[in-house]
Amino acid sequence: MDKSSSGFYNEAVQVIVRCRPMSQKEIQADCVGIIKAYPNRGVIEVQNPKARNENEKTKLFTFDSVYDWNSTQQGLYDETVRPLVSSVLDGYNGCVFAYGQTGTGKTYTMEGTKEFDEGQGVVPRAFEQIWAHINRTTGLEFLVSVRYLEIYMEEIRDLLKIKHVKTLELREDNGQGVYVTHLHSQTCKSEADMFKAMRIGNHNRTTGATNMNEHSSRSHAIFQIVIEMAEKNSKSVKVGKLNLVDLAGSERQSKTGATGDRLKEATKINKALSSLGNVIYALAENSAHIPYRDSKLTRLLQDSLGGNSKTIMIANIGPASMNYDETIITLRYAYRAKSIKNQPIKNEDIKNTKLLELQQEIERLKKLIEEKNRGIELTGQIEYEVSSEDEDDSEKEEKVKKLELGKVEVSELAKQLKTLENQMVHGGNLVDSVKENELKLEQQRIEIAARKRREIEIQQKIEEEEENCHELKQVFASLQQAVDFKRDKLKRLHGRFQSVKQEIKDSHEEYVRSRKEIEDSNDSAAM
Ligand SMILES: Nc1ncnc2c1ncn2[C@@H]1O[C@H](COP(=O)(O)OP(=O)(O)OP(=O)(O)O)[C@@H](O)[C@H]1O
Repeated sequence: MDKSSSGFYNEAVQVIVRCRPMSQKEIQADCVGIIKAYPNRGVIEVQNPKARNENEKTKLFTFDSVYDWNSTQQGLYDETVRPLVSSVLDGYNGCVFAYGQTGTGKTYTMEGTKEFDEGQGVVPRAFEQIWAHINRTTGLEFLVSVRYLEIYMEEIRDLLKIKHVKTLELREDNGQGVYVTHLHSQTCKSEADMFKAMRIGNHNRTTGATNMNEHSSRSHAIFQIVIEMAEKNSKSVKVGKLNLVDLAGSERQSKTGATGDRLKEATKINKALSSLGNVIYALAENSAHIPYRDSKLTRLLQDSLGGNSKTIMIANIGPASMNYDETIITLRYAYRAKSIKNQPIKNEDIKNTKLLELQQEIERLKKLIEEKNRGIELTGQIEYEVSSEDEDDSEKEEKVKKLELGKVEVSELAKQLKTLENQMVHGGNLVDSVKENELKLEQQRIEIAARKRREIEIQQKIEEEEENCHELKQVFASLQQAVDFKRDKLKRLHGRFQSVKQEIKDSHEEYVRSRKEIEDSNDSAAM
């Protein structure tokens, strides 16, 4: 982390790459594997199956961490996402988004295959971490809510309330950033409530079969968790927000052979992803204008890319030679995203929160009930003391009625109070010994993750330094030896220069090709 000119701390977007195993289809088609991953160095090596010369043979990319087909869901979560969710629970905004070609494992990484075993992806594991934290935190009150939306054909849909009557629109606000109006916010009181919301939303999400993936996500989906936390009767609240994003995959019309509605969907998906690419590019280049407004997706991710958030981008790729071009495009975007700097600020001492409103309303109702009860007691007592023979029946009846009415009012207020209190969660309902063990385990996991990150960083630095030091360490016995050494170095540098030149040429060709493809699919979709 370094300090920016505005005085806030800069934190780079963390970029990790995950390569899935060969699919059955790819194995049957005798596809060749072209990926080598070096998890200890954070390096991905891609072999070019169409290489025409030595310079084109392999490409190396370095990331914060890389995961191959042997990686586990738990390993990936513990090492990368767990520390981010810890920050969210400390009042930061966080975002995890999966990016990549269709069928490369974005949904597998985000949701996983099953809810309750090793197959669990990032989303259910984040639920588990959040609720484990709440359940062992004493002295705090929490208000937890979730929202779930998808962007389908450039329209925002509420996945928790599909029959929405009001139009959902994007708005911007200084405190809240970019948000969607009228989006349903579901209060959750447990992990089970969150799972329920996720299941409802997933059921409502638009998916369909394509040539590349039988259950392809046809929309970009954002699951947002908002955690408000405060001490009882406190005047300020901390707010953590977590965006979990599963993007639709990019796909080539030429490969998918999409027509009709599938083609229209693909055109919109590719357009939004290309806007995302442009935003990443502009941010990486430090451009004066960042084109967030080009799509709803980029507007919604505005805070996550270049704003107030800690962000992890998971770039998913496949291992097969036939996807070489798409793999390279994904890796290039991911590589650029590494230089995006965010300015995460802890959301503490926040005044206009639902939790604060709720706490104040609860206090008001409690006082009101107390006053009413005192009134009832007093009326009852006076009636008992002054009640006399000469008081007529209608007066007595009137008083009894008043008393009864007061009691009904109090019971109504008590009901209201219970409903409000029920929305909040009081932390720390675990037995102390369990709490302690869990806390230890959590700290250990975070320490291991930090150690692993440090190891990769050190390894990357060592490799850089080795290159520089090699020359300094050399003691030459003769002038000829020195000349030979320099010639070798020149050869190496020339090779590297050629491969950078090739990379620029490839990028340009790729740019021209994808522009043409977008234009072609726009034309076909318009027909
Ligand atoms: N790391 C992995 N290990 C095992 N299987 C995987 C892995 N990643 C993906 N798969 C499998 O590959 C297939 C495609 O994955 P998935 O649906 O997650 O892709 P996607 O990127 O979300 O695709 P789309 O963009 O079309 O929605 C699925 O059958 C999934 O189970």
